[in-house]
Amino acid sequence: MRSIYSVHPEDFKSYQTQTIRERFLLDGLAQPNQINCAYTHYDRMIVGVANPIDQQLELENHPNLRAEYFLQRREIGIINVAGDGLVIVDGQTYNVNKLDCLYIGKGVKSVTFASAYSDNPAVFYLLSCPAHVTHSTTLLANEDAIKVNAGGSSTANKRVINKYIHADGIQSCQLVMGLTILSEGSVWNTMPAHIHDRRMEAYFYFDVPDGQRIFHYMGQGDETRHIIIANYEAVVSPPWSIHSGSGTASYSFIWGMAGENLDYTDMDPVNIVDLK
Ligand SMILES: O=C[C@H](O)[C@@H](O)CC(=O)C(=O)O
Ligand SMILES: [Zn+2]
Repeated sequence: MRSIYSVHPEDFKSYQTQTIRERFLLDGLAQPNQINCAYTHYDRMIVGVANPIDQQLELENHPNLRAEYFLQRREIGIINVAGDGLVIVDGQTYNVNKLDCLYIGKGVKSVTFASAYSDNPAVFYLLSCPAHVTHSTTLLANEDAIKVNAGGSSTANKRVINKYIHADGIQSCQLVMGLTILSEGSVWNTMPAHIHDRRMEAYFYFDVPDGQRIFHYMGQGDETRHIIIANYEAVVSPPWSIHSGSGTASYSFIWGMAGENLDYTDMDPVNIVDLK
C-alpha cells in the first residue's frame, strides 16, 4: 500500500507539476480484479478502489495497520460508481448498485467485493479512517440520500450534492462522505471554494467522459496550483488547501473527509475575488 505523507503549505509553494502529482494524486487505483489502496497521513485516511470483474475480492489486512484485520480499529465507507455490485460483510450480502453507499463499522472481520455482471463490472470507491466505537453497518441507496441543489447554469456550477455519511445521515466515528453530480453543461465544482482546517478531504472523479479531464485546484487561497485529473483518479486535499475543480465536460465526484467533526457545513469560504 502506497503511503502519502503530509505536506507543509510553505513547502507546497515551490512544487512543480510532477511533485504535486507525486504527493497528492492517487492514480492507478482502479485495476481489474484488484483492490488498490493508499495510506495517507492526512487523518490516517485510506483511499482505495475495488474493481472485481469475475472474481470476489477480499479486503485484506495490511502490515501498515499493525492490526489483526483491516477493520479492527477502523470504519469504512463504500460507494459504487459503475455496474451492479455485491458487498459481503461477515457473511451477509448487500446489493450495492451505482451511487449506493454502504457504511461498515469497526470490528467487522470480513469484507468481500463482487460484481453482479462481469461484462458490466462494479467499481467500488473506498474511504477508511480510524474508529473508536462500532456504528451499525448501513446501506443507503442513492434515492434515500439527502440531496442539496447548489450553483446555477449561469455560473456553470449547477450540481446536486448527495450526502450519505454525516451528522444527519449514516452515523460514523469520523467519516463524512457523499457525492456531487454536475448538471450537463456545468463544469465547476466547489466554487466558491473553501478550506476546513479541521478535516482533510479526498475527491474521486468519475463519469468523466472519454477524452475529457478535470483541472483540480489546490493550495492556500492566495497560492493556488492545479493538477489535471482523469476518470477514476483521486486527489488528497490537506486541511490548509482549497479543493475545487473545473472539467472540460460535466462529471461527478465522490468527496470524503475525516477529522474533527461530522458537520458537513463546517467550511471556511474563500471569496472568488480573493483567489490568487
Ligand atoms: O467539504 C465539502 C466538500 O468540499 C464537497 O462536498 C463540496 C462539493 O461537493 C461541491 O461543492 O460540489
Ligand atoms: Zn471541502
